[in-house]
Amino acid sequence: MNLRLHDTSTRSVRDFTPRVSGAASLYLCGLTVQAPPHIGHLRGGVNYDVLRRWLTHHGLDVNFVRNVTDIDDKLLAKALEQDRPFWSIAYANERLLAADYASLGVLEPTYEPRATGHIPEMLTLIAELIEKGHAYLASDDSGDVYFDVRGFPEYGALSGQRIDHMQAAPDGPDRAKRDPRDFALWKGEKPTEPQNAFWDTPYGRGRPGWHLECSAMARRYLGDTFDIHGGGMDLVFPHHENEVAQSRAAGLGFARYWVHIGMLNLGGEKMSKSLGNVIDLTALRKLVRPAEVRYYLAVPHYRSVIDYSEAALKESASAYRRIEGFVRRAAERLGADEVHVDRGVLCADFTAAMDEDLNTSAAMAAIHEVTREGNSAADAGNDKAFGSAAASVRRMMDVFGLDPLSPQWTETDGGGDLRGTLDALVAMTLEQRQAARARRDYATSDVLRDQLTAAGVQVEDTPHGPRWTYETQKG
Ligand SMILES: Nc1ncnc2c1ncn2[C@@H]1O[C@H](COP(=O)(O)OP(=O)(O)OP(=O)(O)O)[C@@H](O)[C@H]1O
Ligand SMILES: [Zn+2]
Repeated sequence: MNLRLHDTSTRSVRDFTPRVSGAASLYLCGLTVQAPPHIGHLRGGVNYDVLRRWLTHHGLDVNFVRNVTDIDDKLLAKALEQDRPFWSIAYANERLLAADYASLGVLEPTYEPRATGHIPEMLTLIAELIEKGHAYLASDDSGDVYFDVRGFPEYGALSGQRIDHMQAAPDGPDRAKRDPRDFALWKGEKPTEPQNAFWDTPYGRGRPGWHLECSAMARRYLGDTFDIHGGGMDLVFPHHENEVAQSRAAGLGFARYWVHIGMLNLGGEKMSKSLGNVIDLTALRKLVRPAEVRYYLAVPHYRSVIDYSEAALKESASAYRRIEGFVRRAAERLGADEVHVDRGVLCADFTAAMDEDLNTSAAMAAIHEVTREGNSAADAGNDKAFGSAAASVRRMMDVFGLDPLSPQWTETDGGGDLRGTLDALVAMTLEQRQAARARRDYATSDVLRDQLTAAGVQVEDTPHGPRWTYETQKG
């Protein structure tokens, strides 16, 4: 395998060699489900889905764990605000997230653990850290347990910072800690927080700190050492710095590579629930189809910043439609078997780009190039080259989770049976239009065409007869 990946911990692009030959283990920090997801959250899910598909393409058996943070400061604050149990807010948002991922074709993870289901694993880790002298009970009577950052010399290595330059951790008062930067592993019960959010422990009643949750869940499902840990770049510090500190101080190898995803910004700032500058998938679906949203999120390199704009979204949609139109035309003219995804080969430029730190934009440029060649072959009547280009394009698009003819897209985009019905109705109308033209009744022919346009059907006359596409502008 020639795959290379950027590793945040070394700040360099390194050869990826899995810990266990033939397998790969991945952990992605999932959402804190305090509110419905926005498209910034979905970007990470889509980018990791492409990584996972590429690892699978390399023949690796991928164990992909993406957690759900269903207890955390922000969620408890929301519960008080809404006078609703924290778990009902968490569950409702978790379901919205699952629906969004499904509509974008994000494969389900191998497992999706919820933090609240792993309190025993978290308590075990705390006990190990206390035992090894890396954690201590707060000196006030809060019941908090802190990680001792000065007792762990590697602290700051992941984010490339020196302890003295770091800000204090916001958990608990400085007077209760050995160092203001010490962060909470466990938070003692507070009378101001919802009373259904605490567990009994040897340190009193309390709840977990966010960082501890991921260390415990990654260990439970991926083992002491695993291949790739990821999340957005905003999580490098403090979240991932703290995760790695907890796990390594406990004697675990933890992540071998750290793969971080660039932010999706709106108005020059991170799209964020906390800032309120969010756009969700429902809003985008009024402008373009889910496959086009996926294209928009998946094509820019995963470490680049995406500055959301409607114009760029629409450009992505047109780029996707060029590929989709090409593949559909090939399937219509040559038959589905001739352009079967399994017959396709990945072109060398595509593979080289994907292997070089998942250069998805270069890989997509290679797909467009094959599309152009395929279109020229079609115009020249070279059906063999047309068919093999189309199969190739399908196979490469499949790595992106974007094969236009996969049931994911044909069955959801006005799709499946419905698409067949629509096709039959459009064909009938076009026959009437042809008949009108044959009897030189151009007024009727124009009316029929205008009616199709008004219904969102674009008709193009080609040497092989009329072709149509559906406009999905829902307004
Ligand atoms: N605007 C964004 N662009 C890309 N990734 C994001 C964005 N916002 C959050 N993420 C990623 O989504 C995942 C879940 O994040 P989490 O629920 O902690 O969100 P958050 O940062 O608290 O969101 P918010 O700031 O909207 O409250 C993390 O991997 C995080 O890095
Ligand atoms: Zn995490």
